[in-house]
Amino acid sequence: MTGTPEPAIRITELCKTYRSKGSPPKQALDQVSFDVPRGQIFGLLGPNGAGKSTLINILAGLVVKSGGSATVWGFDIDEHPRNAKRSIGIVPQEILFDPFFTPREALEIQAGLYGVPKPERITDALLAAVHLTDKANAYARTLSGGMKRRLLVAKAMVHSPPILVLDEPTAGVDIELRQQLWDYVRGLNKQGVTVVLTTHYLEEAEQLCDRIAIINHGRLIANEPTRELIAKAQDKAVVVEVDRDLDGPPDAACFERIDITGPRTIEITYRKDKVNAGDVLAALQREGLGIIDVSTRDPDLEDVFLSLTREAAA
Ligand SMILES: Nc1ncnc2c1ncn2[C@@H]1O[C@H](COP(=O)(O)OP(=O)(O)OP(=O)(O)O)[C@@H](O)[C@H]1O
Repeated sequence: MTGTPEPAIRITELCKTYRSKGSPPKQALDQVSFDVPRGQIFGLLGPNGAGKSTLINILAGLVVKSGGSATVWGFDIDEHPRNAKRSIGIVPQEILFDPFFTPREALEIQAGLYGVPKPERITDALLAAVHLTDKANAYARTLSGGMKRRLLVAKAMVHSPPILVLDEPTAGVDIELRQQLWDYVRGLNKQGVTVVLTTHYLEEAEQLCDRIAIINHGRLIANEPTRELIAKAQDKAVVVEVDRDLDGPPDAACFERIDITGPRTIEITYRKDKVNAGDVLAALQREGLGIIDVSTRDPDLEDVFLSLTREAAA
């Protein structure tokens, strides 16, 4: 047996309360603990205002935590802040650049800030990887939104960190560019880079992430391999076509929700830990409805996310 390898990121009882004059204190993170295993694509999800950016900004050294601890690639962010910072590349949510620098200059300056010696710089390779070679010498202000985002990803990688963190990297980026960005991120991950991303696109997280943590109102409410998280969803839906027009929803207390989706079709949501599809059909038959066709819909990450955040709010 080999010991568990050190995680890429370890967060222990992390707390953050924002205090500003004239407004009540705002607790953005409340005792959050989780590990990001090495080599994974890890999703950090949560509704607006859940505390995701706060957590990432603490790791980046941009926000000072109120309590708890964090290590990045084994380096404690308080005891070894320089090593912790060198181990992580962060793609921020906001697009901020000096509009007068070209992508090549922006990458060179960033590499300089990290102390990467000139012969070790990978500017051309990064420009090629994010499909910006032909814009290498254009002013940043002339780049499209998608190009600027890709330049931000390249900037985060100038010092070849073992961890790349992307905070909502595809907000406002069209589908084709999103796909390109994800291809690049997947490629980096294949080369061994651990990736952490926050996204509002649950489908994207479902496709990309090995593991997902969900935070809500500053608290961790899930942290599991993506497949296990989705398997936990208890709501399942069955769509039934019946043999006559429906004048109202059938009376069946064992269902979570009944939606009449057409004159002769109903979508019934049930909890698969309480009833099964056979019970649903039997209940309809007891109502005197003949069944013409049946299809089921499997739960996805969105169902899990909604039910977990609903439960946490209750
Ligand atoms: N500088 C600040 N001062 C006071 N409150 C803040 C500050 N920054 C964030 N907050 C509050 O802390 C909470 C968490 O914000 P945070 O930006 O971390 O959430 P988020 O999950 O990243 O949301 P979003 O996806 O909308 O960016 C929110 O209620 C927010 O209003």
